[in-house]
Amino acid sequence: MIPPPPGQQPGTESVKAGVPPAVEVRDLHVRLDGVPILTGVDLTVAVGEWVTVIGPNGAGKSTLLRAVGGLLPAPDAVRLFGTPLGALRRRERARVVATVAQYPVVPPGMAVLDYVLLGRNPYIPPLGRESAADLAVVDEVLDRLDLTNFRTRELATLSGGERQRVFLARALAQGATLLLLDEPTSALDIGHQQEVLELVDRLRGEHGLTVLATMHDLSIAGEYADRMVLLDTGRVAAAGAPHEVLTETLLSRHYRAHVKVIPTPHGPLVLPTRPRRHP
Ligand SMILES: Nc1ncnc2c1ncn2[C@@H]1O[C@H](COP(=O)(O)OP(=O)(O)OP(=O)(O)O)[C@@H](O)[C@H]1O
Repeated sequence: MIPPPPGQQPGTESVKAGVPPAVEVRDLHVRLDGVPILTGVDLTVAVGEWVTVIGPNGAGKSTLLRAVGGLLPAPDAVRLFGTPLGALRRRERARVVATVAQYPVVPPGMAVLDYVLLGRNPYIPPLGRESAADLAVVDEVLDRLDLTNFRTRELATLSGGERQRVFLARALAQGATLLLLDEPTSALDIGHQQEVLELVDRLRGEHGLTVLATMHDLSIAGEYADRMVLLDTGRVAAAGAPHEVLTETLLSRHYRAHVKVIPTPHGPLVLPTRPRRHP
């Protein structure tokens, strides 16, 4: 994995010390097919921080991650590590930011090893081949994600959860310092969910990775995030520490859901409850 740029260490204090944040979004507006999807979104993620964007279906979470990852035109509104997105060429951008999309495209007939090797493309010279070092990175990532036995399996034959781990493996193999994770654990059982999130958190500590994620499981989201951003209809409705965002008032207002929020030492536990039945 690539270490963080010199002078940038994990933690929100990097913002205070004048180090540019990993992600800086200012007044981001996105329209798709003429429809406004994001309206005036501001977001800052410090180097080494884990920020999770939550919000109801269609709020614009994936769109925000796509804009930050350079997959939508927003060159002036987004800066990564102080550099405007528009000033980064494609290969440069791929060394800085890796995305695990919600529904990644699976190339037909591709084996797991070849798919994860795609993550090394930004390091392979044009018309060149992967090096022994590239293969070593891929092997290490496959091992860490418990995927070594799947090396030669065709990706399309894997279960949803196994495939989701392969998508994460490709992003980790990319060696970028900023990870954008769009519902990275939605198809995983609780064991693998915990394993993957713990791995990402460990890498964050060891390599100064910065994480910007979206998640629908609010309790788990609150356990891992330093800060959360609640999006609703393309606007930031709330932002802050998990206990400031995961409140009964905000969740019932923006998700139109009946929930009970129970504070625990690990973070707020969000329990969906049935609306009171009328006799
Ligand atoms: N090309 C498009 N044209 C018009 N509307 C679009 C287009 N692409 C996405 N949208 C709309 O943008 C809105 C935001 O979509 P997005 O995928 O960002 O939401 P989300 O918060 O990630 O939702 P979910 O929780 O369901 O994954 C949705 O209403 C979606 O239908």
